[in-house]
Amino acid sequence: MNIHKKDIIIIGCGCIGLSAGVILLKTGDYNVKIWAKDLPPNTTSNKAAALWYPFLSEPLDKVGRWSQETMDYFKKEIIPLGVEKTGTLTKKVYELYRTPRAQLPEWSPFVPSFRRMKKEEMLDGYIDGFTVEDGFVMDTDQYMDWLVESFKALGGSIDQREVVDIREPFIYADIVINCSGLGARELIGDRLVYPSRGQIIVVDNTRDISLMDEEDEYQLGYVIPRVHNSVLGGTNQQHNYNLEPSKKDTEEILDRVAKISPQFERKNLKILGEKVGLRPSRYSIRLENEFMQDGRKLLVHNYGHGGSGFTVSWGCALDTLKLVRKGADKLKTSNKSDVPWYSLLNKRRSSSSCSFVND
Ligand SMILES: Cc1cc2nc3c(=O)[nH]c(=O)nc-3n(C[C@H](O)[C@H](O)[C@H](O)COP(=O)(O)OP(=O)(O)OC[C@H]3O[C@@H](n4cnc5c(N)ncnc54)[C@H](O)[C@@H]3O)c2cc1C
Ligand SMILES: CSCCC(=O)C(=O)O
Repeated sequence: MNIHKKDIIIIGCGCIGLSAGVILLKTGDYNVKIWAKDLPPNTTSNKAAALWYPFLSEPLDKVGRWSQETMDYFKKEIIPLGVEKTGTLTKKVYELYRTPRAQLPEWSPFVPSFRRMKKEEMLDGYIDGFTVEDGFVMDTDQYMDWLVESFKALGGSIDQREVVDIREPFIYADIVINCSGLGARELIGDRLVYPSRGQIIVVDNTRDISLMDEEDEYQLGYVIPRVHNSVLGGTNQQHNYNLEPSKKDTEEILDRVAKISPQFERKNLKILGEKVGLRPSRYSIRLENEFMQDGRKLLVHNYGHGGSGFTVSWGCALDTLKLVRKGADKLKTSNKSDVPWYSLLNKRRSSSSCSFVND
């Protein structure tokens, strides 16, 4: 531990916490520890498809910028390392519609390669669609393992521990980054974050393009070919905490992807497994500073990424670094004569109420 560097504790070891940790460590200015209840492969992040595509997350203008910054980061820092290392493949992404789409997605101006699909690119039964020529897809477990390796190689350390009281990490660091995903609901009492249950089916590899039919944002049909297999999806069931795969959902997903193209009919697929994850949904991704303990401690919130955690991860990590720098400069130094506030922790635990400030 280098005493000239500021200590930072990140709560959360999903794609958001790990990406933020890597960016902070790359500056050389911080000692960074991750504290997390669940580690890969037992995080929501590990249940993702995972495709670069802004989905079920707001606000769309910021999601657009974060998605483009993430795409740039993947192109410069991850794709060149090779698919064997990171499990990441560039992938053309198609979103298909059976009805005409007047509106382009609000995030599209941020993505130069975004365009409407040409007639000749359409699949039977579809009349409109969009494509992103230079998207990418990750074999999620392999990518998460690479993220952990990268974080540790930069000097980061990971403690598997649950944080019950948000004031606890401040005993050890003046700066804490809250990347707790859906856990923010309990950790800081943010009832605005809620689960959107997603179920996917992992099958033997299929055709080499990502196809999505999101005509209905709750009953999704998508096929995402990856390095070692493909993912079929999906569901978007709000406030549903069930982590067990549902046979009914599997059947309905198979029916939906079969409608995209006959090549995805069940008889042509070999099912390898099913996964369920609870997207940390929120009306708006929360990425902001909160000063605690009379301005002596900085809590940076980075959670609520819904269906786009991987798609915005590096853009949000870069903004986290900006927030840390801005917030750290404003921190009041602890006055030696102060009673160490955490000595009150046990006395006050019963009445502990971390104020949650609505955005
Ligand atoms: C089926 C499915 C498919 C998806 N596909 C895609 C996709 O193709 N592309 C895309 O961009 N996104 C996709 N997503 C969304 C993406 O998975 C999420 O947005 C992302 O995983 C959120 O990352 P996170 O790090 O915030 O959360 P998580 O991965 O849930 O990590 C949260 C971490 O915080 C820890 N934690 C929480 N509370 C506490 C506490 N009190 N104390 C200590 N630790 C705590 C947890 O243990 C965990 O380590 C998909 C999601 C699902 C469910
Ligand atoms: C439809 S975009 C890829 C899948 C996804 O992001 C999700 O299911 O959350």
